[in-house]
Parts: sequence; structure tokens; C-alpha cells
Amino acid sequence: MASSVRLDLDGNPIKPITICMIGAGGFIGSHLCEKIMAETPHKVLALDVYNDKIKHLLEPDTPWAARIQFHRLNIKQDSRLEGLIKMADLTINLAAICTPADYNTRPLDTIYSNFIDALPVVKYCSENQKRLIHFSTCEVYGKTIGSFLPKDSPLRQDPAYYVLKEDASPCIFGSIEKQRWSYACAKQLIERLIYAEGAENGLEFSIVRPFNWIGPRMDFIPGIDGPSEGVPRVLACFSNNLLRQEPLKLVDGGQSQRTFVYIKDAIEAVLLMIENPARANGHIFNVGNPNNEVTVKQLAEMMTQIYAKVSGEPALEKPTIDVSSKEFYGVGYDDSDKRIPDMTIINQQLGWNPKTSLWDLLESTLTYQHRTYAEAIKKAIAKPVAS
Ligand SMILES: NC(=O)c1ccc[n+]([C@@H]2O[C@H](COP(=O)([O-])OP(=O)(O)OC[C@H]3O[C@@H](n4cnc5c(N)ncnc54)[C@H](O)[C@@H]3O)[C@@H](O)[C@H]2O)c1
Ligand SMILES: O=c1ccn([C@@H]2O[C@H](COP(=O)(O)OP(=O)(O)O[C@H]3OC[C@@H](O)[C@H](O)[C@H]3O)[C@@H](O)[C@H]2O)c(=O)[nH]1
Repeated sequence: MASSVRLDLDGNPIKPITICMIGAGGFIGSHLCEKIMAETPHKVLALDVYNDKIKHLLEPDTPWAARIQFHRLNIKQDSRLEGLIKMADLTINLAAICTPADYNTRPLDTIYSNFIDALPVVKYCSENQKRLIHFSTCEVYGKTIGSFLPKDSPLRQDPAYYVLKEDASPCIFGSIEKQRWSYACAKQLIERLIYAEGAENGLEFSIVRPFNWIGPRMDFIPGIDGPSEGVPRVLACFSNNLLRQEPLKLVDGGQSQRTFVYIKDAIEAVLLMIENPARANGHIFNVGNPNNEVTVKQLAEMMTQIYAKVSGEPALEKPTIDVSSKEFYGVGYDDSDKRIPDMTIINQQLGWNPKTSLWDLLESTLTYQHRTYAEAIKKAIAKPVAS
């Protein structure tokens, strides 16, 4: 139940607000809606083209039924958008194409989704003096400065060459034919536009740069709740392989490094932004877990070990295979080498720190994947293919 007196970080009572959440039916949106319904008095206007991941929150007999309203709409072409933004105190924009398999194969859709389609949202917030929390990405940093140093340079060990800071690090993308960067570049331009709206027209905004948030309900399992030829992000790719007892595919040897944060930790940071506007407005926030760094190969090994534990099924003798990025993603793929978030700004402004270790977050997530999909996969495998 929502408690009656919630206090912000400065000890002031928090007033209930209405939030227009665009992309509420996605992975992050579903967790954010869940948290807001369970722990706050706020209302949510939930906008998306899909609602499968929030169906459980939309049942009429829940204690929060009067506080959440689903509006099925595509922000590309729907005249209801401005009215819904006007009805709310705060807009949170999560809508985007954000799976790397799309960046080089559907670059136009990627750029339209992440820049053009976000423009009216920024404009309506600015014109109607509504606060905006916009979801950008850690991909705006691109590659690290250190990745351009000689392989044996001792400077590669110096954090100054790889830690990513909101107000200091450059954005380093590959050449135009490396269409992987279409997403990062579109996100960078919308960040600059929002920042400029703040500077010139007084828009109250916060920008979130998520660093690989993972957990239950992320993306889809190909052939079960998504297209069989679809390529989701790495958590769902590896989960799918484990569920089907196939080797996990390591793109270009799995040498890239990532830091993963548990979705439930990350959502706490977003709630702090929502409820502490004076501390959050005007800032860009890295949200990640610098302590959870692994190479993709190490992630595959860890997930294999944990899945064997939670499913009771023995791991394959050869649990991984190497695949080239050209074969896996096609021409124009490129990769971020390493992503460690600097945490100074979010610490200073909101006092937020992630709590969950990589092992623990993978254990709870893989338990969920096994419980949710193992039976469906068994049935799908057993079904004879129509000739
Ligand atoms: N998950 C992460 O680790 C991560 C990392 C970096 C950035 N982000 C950013 O966070 C945001 C949310 O990511 P997510 O992981 O929840 O992705 P997601 O794909 O699960 O959610 C996005 C949602 O937006 C909806 N949407 C897309 N276009 C729309 C449109 N035109 N009209 C209405 N709805 C539309 C989709 O249907 C989907 O439900 C994105 O902007 C993404 O770029 C996420
Ligand atoms: O089966 C797979 C899938 C992915 N990978 C590798 O795993 C790494 C992580 O891949 P993900 O699909 O999670 O995506 P990335 O971390 O590269 O990008 C993500 O970063 C932040 C967000 O903006 C987006 O959600 C997405 O762009 C990449 O190096 C990728 O090449 C594999 O080795 N095997």
C-alpha cells in the first residue's frame, strides 16, 4: 500500500502527481509502473503500442486500479499525445528502438524512433511548461579514449582513459558506414536538443543514461513471445540459448566489457528523480553498477553456471561458440569496448548507489526465465515442424 506521508530527500512531503509515461509497456516501463503503483500515491497515464508486460497492473480489482490508465497509441501519429502530456505534471519518455540488431539493419527506423519521434514530446513539454525525464543511453559515450591507445600502453589501466563521466567524457563514434552508431548519434542529438530547450526556453528536464539494466521481462524469447528470427539484447539471447540447451554465441570472441545493473536497483534511482525535482532537474545521470563489470565471455560462463543451478539441468560440455559480428549482426556492426559509469553526479544529487551483485541478479533473473519459459520451450521443441 502507498504510505500517506512520503518525504523527499530534503524532508519535505511529496505531493501526489500524474505521470505521462511513454513506452510504459516495455521492460523498464513495466518495472517503473510496478514500483509507482506499489509504493507511491502517483497516477500513471501509461502510453504504448503494447501492454503485455503490464497486463497484471491493469486488472480492475487491484488496489491501484484508479491510478493507472493504459492508452494504446503510437507516438509517431497520434493527436492525443499533446493532450495526455498536458494532463500530467511530468512526462517520462522511454519509447525507442533500442536493440543493437536493429541499429545497422534498420538505421532509418532507429534514427526516426530515437530522434524524430521524440521531438514532439520535447516540444509539447517545453511549450506547456511540463517537466520531462528522457531516457537516453550509455551508448552516447561510444568507445573509450583508452581503446585508441596501443594495446600494451600502461595508460589503458588508468581510469582517466575509460571511466565515463556525464560532464567530461567525449562521445566517440565510428565512421558513418558503421551504422551501429545510428542509435547513439540520434540519442546524442535529442540530448543536445533537450539541453538547449532547458538553456533557451527553461524546460525542466533530467536525462537518464542507463548502463545495461537487466532483469525479468527484458526483451523476448525468440519463437516464444517474439519473432523466431529476432535478435534481442544479450540477456535474452543467452537465456534463449540456455533454455534450448544450445551453446551461447560469443560475438567476436566476447571480449567487450559491460557493467550490468539489476533493474530493481536502477528503478530506485528513477523514483528518486521523480520525487526530487529540485535535485534532479538540469542534470544528466549515469545509472549503472561500476562493481558489476565482466567481459561478455565471463557473462556467458556465469549464466551457464547459474542456469545449471536453478534449472537442475547439467551444463553443455562446450557451453559457448565464437561467431563473427558480421555473421551475427550483419554489415555495419561495431561495438562499445568498455562501459564503466562514473557515479559522482547521481551520488551527489540523489545519494543513490546500486546494491545487487551480478551473481545475485543473474540468479533471480534466470530463476524467472526458467519458471516463465522452460515449459513453453519444451513444447515448441517437441512440436513437429509443418512441412
Ligand atoms: N534496458 C537498458 O539497459 C537500456 C540501456 C540504455 C538505454 N535504454 C533506453 O531506455 C528506454 C527503455 O528501454 P527498454 O529497455 O525498456 O526497452 P523496451 O523496448 O522494452 O521498451 C520500449 C517501449 O517503447 C515502446 N515504443 C517504441 N516506440 C513507440 C512508439 N512510437 N509509440 C509508442 N510506444 C513506443 C515499445 O513498444 C516498448 O514497449 C529506451 O529509450 C532505451 O533506449 C535502455
Ligand atoms: O548472443 C549474443 C548477444 C550479444 N553479444 C554481445 O554482448 C554485448 C552486449 O550486447 P547487448 O545486446 O546487451 O547490447 P549493448 O550492450 O551492446 O547495447 C545496449 O546498450 C545500451 C542500450 O542503449 C541498448 O539497450 C543497447 O544498445 C555486445 O558486445 C554484443 O556483441 C554476444 O556476444 N552474443
